[in-house]
Amino acid sequence: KKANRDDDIEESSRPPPCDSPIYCYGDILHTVQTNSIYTDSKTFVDMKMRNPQNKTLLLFEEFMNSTGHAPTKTEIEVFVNNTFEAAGSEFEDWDPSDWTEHPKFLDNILDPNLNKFASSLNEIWKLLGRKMKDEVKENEDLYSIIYVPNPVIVPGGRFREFYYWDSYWIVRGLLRSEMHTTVRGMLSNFVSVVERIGFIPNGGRVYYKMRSQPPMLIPMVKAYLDVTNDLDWLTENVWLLEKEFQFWMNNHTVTFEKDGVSYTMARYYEISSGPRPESYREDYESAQYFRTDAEKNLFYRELKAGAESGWDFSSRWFISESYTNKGNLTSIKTSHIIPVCLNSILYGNAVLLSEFYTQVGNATKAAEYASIAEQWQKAVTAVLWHDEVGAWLDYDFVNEVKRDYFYPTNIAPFWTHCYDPANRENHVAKILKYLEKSQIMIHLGGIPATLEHSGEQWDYPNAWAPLQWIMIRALNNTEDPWAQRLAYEISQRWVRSNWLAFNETGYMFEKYDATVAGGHGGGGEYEVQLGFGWSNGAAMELMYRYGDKLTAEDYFTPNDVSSSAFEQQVVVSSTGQLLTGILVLIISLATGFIGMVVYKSRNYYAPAPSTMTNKKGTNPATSGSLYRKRVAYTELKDLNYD
Ligand SMILES: OC[C@H]1O[C@H](O[C@H]2O[C@H](CO)[C@@H](O)[C@H](O)[C@H]2O)[C@H](O)[C@@H](O)[C@@H]1O
Repeated sequence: KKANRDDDIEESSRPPPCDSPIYCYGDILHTVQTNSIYTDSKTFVDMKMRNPQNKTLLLFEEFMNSTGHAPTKTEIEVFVNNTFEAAGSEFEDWDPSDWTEHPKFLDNILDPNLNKFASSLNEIWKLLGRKMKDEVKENEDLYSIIYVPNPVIVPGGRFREFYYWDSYWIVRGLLRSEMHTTVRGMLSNFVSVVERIGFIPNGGRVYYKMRSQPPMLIPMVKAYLDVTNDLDWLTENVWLLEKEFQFWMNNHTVTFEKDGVSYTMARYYEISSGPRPESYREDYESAQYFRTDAEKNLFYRELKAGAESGWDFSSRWFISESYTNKGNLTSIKTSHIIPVCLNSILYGNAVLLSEFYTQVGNATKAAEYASIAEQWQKAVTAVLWHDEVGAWLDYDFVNEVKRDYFYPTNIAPFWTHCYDPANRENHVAKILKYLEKSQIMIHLGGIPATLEHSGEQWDYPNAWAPLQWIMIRALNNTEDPWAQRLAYEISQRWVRSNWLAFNETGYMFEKYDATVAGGHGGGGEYEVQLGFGWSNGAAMELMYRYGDKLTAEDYFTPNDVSSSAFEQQVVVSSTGQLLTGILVLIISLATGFIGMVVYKSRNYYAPAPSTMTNKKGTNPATSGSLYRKRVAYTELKDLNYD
């Protein structure tokens, strides 16, 4: 029905996720992954080949012949162990030379518990640093890792390589830790990848080569320049930042009509064939729901587009037969949705490119990008802002339906200033009402990704650092005192929840539980991971910014509550709103209580320290002992009553 350039590509001529017949497609991958040789499908595709690719293929052929093409699981295990080295063998020890024990930002953090916490987070960078062996550069074909010249800070756990959007929050934390050389190296890695591959893949592995992640390179560079003013780096690399921006314009935009007007906007989109190699078994099994190969391949593409969004997976990308967000993974239609966050980020990137070109003295390019930004902002407002709802909403351009569901990203245009300043007051007032109506502040552990309880990891009740960040920065950027107070309250809850979990377990988590302060997240297709890059970076930056106010103590003392952002709003509003405010307050307190009393403590254990060890095999919290402390995980029902 709509322009969808690549939907016409013949299935047989679609490229695989990368050109490796070991790591991206073919019989070895299929046999190892569908036989569940490893609990986590990512393990196999991260292993190094002991022999060149052709010999590995030959050995596999011989192995299959010798087992009558029906090997047992144990035989496959033996084959893999003989033919591949353990995952993670591409790295060598690395101590960042720019690491310091007492970066200045710590002096901003007055609460002694939080100060100690921030200091521990500063320590964790040393455990998350990875440097590739020279041998990787010389024999790249033996590995699935994408070679980069400088060391990187990785998210942690199973995520042993760089991740594109994670790096934004990692970089922000590293800048607080004054690790400017490390950041410069990571940025140089990224632009070298853009030069070689044309864009930044989802992560630093060949199997991510056909998709990206939310385009955060330009904002990363902005954060670096704000601290270092390194114009030499910018002058040398601005053309590669532009190249990355153009990749999104050329490969991720779609043109559609709305109310008789034609718009070109961006979406997440992927065109390769087959399952995600790193989640091959999971995708392959889910695809059995579909009958034809064409349907299966379409499903795989939508999954990969979902992974590109960073929200893998979420009801945010589900489209049911009646065009709602109900359903399960088989309802995924990521590419049909124009997301608020992606389009806001691209607007912000155009503005920054214009600023960068001004800085390096190219007025023509500066004007060109300012004009792109202006057009983009108009499209975001026309298509995604809904005055009657009081928020920006994702848009299903295929079915022509607005996606009226709460996501923290619904206020992303405030984050990147992607709106007409003349509408600021109207937008702020409406957004505050919208957030109040969405009852987001009843959550003591942070803002949930969605209000749907689908079991996917980017759904209720999981709360993620990048989403807290987007909300906090968006509310702050409005310059409205109530919105800013709300931003502070979210920061307080988030940092306190991170601190509580860290205090109890010695770990930082990839995701948290919005319904319980100090609870970590769950769901999705892999165990919750420890480390964790973006959680650390976001918490450090928030502790720095609100260092004079944040406390590790329980926030809900009567005095604090009486000055909460929503109540301040109520004081000057109507009686109806006063009652709503009181109700919200009661629900807040009650939910905290229910959260503690009603949660079903799962038979759930934090992952073993193998996911969070330093290079010597010990972990900071337990000195190498097996840590299996029970951590609370709630199963409160989702908040959508429809
Ligand atoms: O292996 C499954 C998926 O794992 C990644 O996604 C999750 O972790 C990333 C690293 O922290 C994060 O960027 C992403 O938002 C998470 O959902 C990976 O990015 C996916 O592509 C992959 O299929």
